[in-house]
Amino acid sequence: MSKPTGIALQLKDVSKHFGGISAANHVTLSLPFGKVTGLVGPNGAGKTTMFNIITGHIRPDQGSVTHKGMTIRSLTPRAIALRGIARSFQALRLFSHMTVLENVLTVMERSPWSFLAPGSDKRIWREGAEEILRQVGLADLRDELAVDISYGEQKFLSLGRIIAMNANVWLLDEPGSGLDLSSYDRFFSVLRESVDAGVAICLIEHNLDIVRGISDEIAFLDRGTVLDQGSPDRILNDAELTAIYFGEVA
Ligand SMILES: Nc1ncnc2c1ncn2[C@@H]1O[C@H](COP(=O)(O)OP(=O)(O)OP(=O)(O)O)[C@@H](O)[C@H]1O
Repeated sequence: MSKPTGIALQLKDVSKHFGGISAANHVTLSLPFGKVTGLVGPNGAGKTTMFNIITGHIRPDQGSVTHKGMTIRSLTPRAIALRGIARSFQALRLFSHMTVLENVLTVMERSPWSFLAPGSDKRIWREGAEEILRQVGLADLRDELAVDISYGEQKFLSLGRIIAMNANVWLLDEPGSGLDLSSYDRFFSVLRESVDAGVAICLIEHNLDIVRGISDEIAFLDRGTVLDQGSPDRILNDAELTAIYFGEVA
């Protein structure tokens, strides 16, 4: 399969109000294929709302949302997921009493691509799932119950489940939280492999060291507005933005 290039997702002039609160305020944002875009901003800035708008769980009041150039704004969440837009949550949502291998297999069996494997022959999915477990370093734990592995290993399993979705856009909510330092590098190098293969990743991250380390671009949000989008060095060295981030300005 050829590597996707260009813009994966584009939001243009998107607004969403909840009563008097402006959760998205004329947001224009693009997520390129083959890049990690970090969404950074103080609590309540509108990061989760942005994810919900992209996945179709919240309908914007105005603006356009396009995926690979096609408008998705009025599609259902299921139809959006079927286009290859996957989301992970802070809560890992694993099947705790299934094995590590089964946790990945169930995702593959439900994926939009499951029709590629004949129902009677699960060997193809199984081989695919085992390959993913090797990729995330869990091959030796394949027969353990998810509940019995460490939290760090569960994070890698959660990552394996995202890989199994075979999505082209990944929306990740604090993917590295709770990982010890030695696991970060491995976790992010697995993410990088997928990005290098062309996936567009957008992640919400509160730890600025993590976001600096993993992101190619950062979009800084405050009160529903994208105040700036650019390189991690430029955004995170901007005194005004960091003051907003740490609540040092009104
Ligand atoms: N369903 C909703 N109903 C009412 N207000 C909402 C709703 N969803 C979000 N909001 C409000 O919209 C604003 C943006 O919220 P959002 O959760 O998107 O921010 P966030 O940047 O993800 O915050 P955090 O970092 O704390 O998770 C907040 O003021 C929030 O209270």
